[in-house]
Amino acid sequence: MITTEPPPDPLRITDLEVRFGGIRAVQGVSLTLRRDEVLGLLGQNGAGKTTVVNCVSRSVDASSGRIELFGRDIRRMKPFQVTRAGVSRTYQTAAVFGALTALQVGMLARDAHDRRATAVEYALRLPRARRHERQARASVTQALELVGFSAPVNRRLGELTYGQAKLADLARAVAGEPRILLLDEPASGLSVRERDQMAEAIQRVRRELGVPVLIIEHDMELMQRLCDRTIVMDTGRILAEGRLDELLTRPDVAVSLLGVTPQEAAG
Ligand SMILES: Nc1ncnc2c1ncn2[C@@H]1O[C@H](COP(=O)(O)OP(=O)(O)OP(=O)(O)O)[C@@H](O)[C@H]1O
Repeated sequence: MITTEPPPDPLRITDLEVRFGGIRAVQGVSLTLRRDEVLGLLGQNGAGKTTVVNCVSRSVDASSGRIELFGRDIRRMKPFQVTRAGVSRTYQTAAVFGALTALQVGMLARDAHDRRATAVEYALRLPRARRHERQARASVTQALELVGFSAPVNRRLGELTYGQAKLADLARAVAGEPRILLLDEPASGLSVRERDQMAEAIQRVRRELGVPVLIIEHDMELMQRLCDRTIVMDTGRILAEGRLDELLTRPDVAVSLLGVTPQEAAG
């Protein structure tokens, strides 16, 4: 009888440990991001959520554990190699790219994704480089349209409203044609209206690209709206995992996230 192996999960983290000097920021974290899901990562400030994402995008080194992207161990890869392997992320603060325009940050993502001409061809603006640049610009414009970016594409992100700057950052992540998307607090600092625009943008990206998404966010309404499954972290460890509405009825989760039990919150 022929047995076929199930395809590897987009992201599988096993027994991840991260120490910063004496701080154990992440302790024995194992999680799987499945195909076709939005997985939420919740937890108080300092719970270790961003550190987990930073390990996947390779801006932080794990002390031990395994991180596999579609079955491939990425722990020794450089950040640009994981980007090429299909990991795209956004940042908590849109100020990271404040000096660049929406078009320029998108072009950066395309550049990291594929360079089809040599540096000399780009410098001399030879036909192959110009053609590639035209294609890249079209992909970035498409990504900006998809997320509903409505400001001028040639204005610096630092001069835009926070909502538009964060949409531009999402478009940058999308323009790199990711196989998985990591979103670090996409709604932080946004007004309610901007937060709703961000939620719609993420839903459109999911529909159009079909990529799995790992999202860190403190905004419960956004998490309820977007997540198929949620993991709650507390002081570096996983405290609970499941559907967010069910998790919030658990006293330990409610105390960890909100500081009160569900009964106290209701009364
Ligand atoms: N580069 C670093 N050097 C030293 N300690 C760090 C570093 N990055 C994170 N930490 C510490 O690791 C712990 C986890 O931080 P992390 O940023 O992952 O938490 P978080 O859950 O993402 O919090 P937030 O919701 O505030 O972003 C915290 O105690 C933090 O101070």
